[in-house]
Amino acid sequence: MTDADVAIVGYGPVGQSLAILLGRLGWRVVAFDRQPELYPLPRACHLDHEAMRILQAMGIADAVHEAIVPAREYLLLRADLSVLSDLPRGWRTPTGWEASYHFFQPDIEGIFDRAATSTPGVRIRQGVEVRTIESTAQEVVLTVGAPGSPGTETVRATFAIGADGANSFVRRALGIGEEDLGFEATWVVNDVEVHEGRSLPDVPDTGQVLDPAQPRHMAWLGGRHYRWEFMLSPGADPVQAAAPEAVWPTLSRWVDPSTADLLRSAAYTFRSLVADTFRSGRVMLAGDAAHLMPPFMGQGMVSGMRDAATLAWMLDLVLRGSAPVAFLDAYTRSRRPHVLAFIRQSMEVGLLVCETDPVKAAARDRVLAAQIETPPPFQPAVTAFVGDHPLAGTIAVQPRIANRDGRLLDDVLGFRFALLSPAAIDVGADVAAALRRLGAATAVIRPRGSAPSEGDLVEADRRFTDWLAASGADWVLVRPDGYVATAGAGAESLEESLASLWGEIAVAA
Ligand SMILES: O=C(O)/C=C/c1cccc(O)c1
Repeated sequence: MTDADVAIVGYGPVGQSLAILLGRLGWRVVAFDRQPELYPLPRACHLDHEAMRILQAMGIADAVHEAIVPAREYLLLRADLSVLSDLPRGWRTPTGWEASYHFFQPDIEGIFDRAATSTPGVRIRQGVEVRTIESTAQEVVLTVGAPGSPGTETVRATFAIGADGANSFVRRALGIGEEDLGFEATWVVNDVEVHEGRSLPDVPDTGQVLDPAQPRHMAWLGGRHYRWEFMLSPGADPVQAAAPEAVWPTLSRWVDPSTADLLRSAAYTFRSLVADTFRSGRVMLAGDAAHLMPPFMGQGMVSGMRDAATLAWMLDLVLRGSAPVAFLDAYTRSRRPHVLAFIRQSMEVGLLVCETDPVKAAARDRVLAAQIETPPPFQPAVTAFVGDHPLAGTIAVQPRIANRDGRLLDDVLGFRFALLSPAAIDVGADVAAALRRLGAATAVIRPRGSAPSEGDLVEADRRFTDWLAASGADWVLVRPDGYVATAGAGAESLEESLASLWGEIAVAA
């Protein structure tokens, strides 16, 4: 008997998300972090609509929603702060949430922590470092102890996750290498709280100042919290540049020490790295331990939360005995190309923003100013454990369900596979068995105004119905993480598609 089904190394937002998801699925989780308390300072500041869907699965979407603000503008600005162009943030998302939100991290980390500590089966061990980790054929053996003390304890878990940040001990202990995609820029990040009663500065939700003399960033994080960042020239001393006496003059247009507190100033080198594999034996990497990207699309923490959601359902299948351990290779295959797409896109935006050559910057500005339409939202598809239907790997539409108090579909069905169709499908014994093995829910979803049979769901509008019809499908199988596994028309195609997905699992064995 192991001490835990899953040991998680690192208790930041990604480790917390995974602990909550696995605990809610009924698994025994232990999470270690060498810090005795939650990190008190803000780092991430952006969540997107997919992260909100994952928060639904964690049972904290409403609580987090209370603590965050929609971030509908992402402006690319000239040095004089006039608008050059913008990125899409106000679009209608498939999940039913706003495309983007900003937050002050300490406001939401407490919500994550309370959810983790109150989930049955989840144990949090802060102030405990992991010193060794070994993956054997049967289990993972970790030795842990309090930092600075010689005492050690052995912990055995069926699986372990390294969610221990960019300098991951777990990644290094497993000997997993990283690919460097070559982005490197050092910026000073400043978090500011405006004094109560003071007027709030005029700052866009997100503003990137494309000034070749010094690229800058500013954002409203909600309430009285703001972030200003500026890029350092090569050779500049990051310690001096992050000292308050150097930072305040850069903020003087908006705030000064009589109107605001500087909560944190720190120099960071933004980089672009991806681990060669996200799995070694029974250990998987998640979050910054597996990938790092420049922050310009606000996708760092969101990508880590996607890792947690994918890992949660894949580990659940394996722990339940429905898939072999080797199926966890699908985790790397599902997450690595997807996060690489975000790293590359973040680098592309970063290269636009960080241009310091005035001639190239002027050419860039001409192109941006001539752009008539906002580019489409960047939503890459996942490409592993999905079928070959055009919808496969894309984000499934999540309707509100009128005859379930207007709740979002995932809240009605739970964090599980779901076979959805606009009319009942007559499934044979093989399909029924495959759906049972997946732990799938089945639901008939009818458009607003139709008369439901008993048990049918009625959507609040026609979004789901129209989405499915537009692709010629009459059923869709949605993964617990919200991506379409596969879709098709007719009971026969359902049988073939499920057989092919199970084939992928069988090949793993
Ligand atoms: O996506 C956002 O809203 C924020 C992005 C961003 C850009 C530059 C620097 C950051 O720390 C965040």
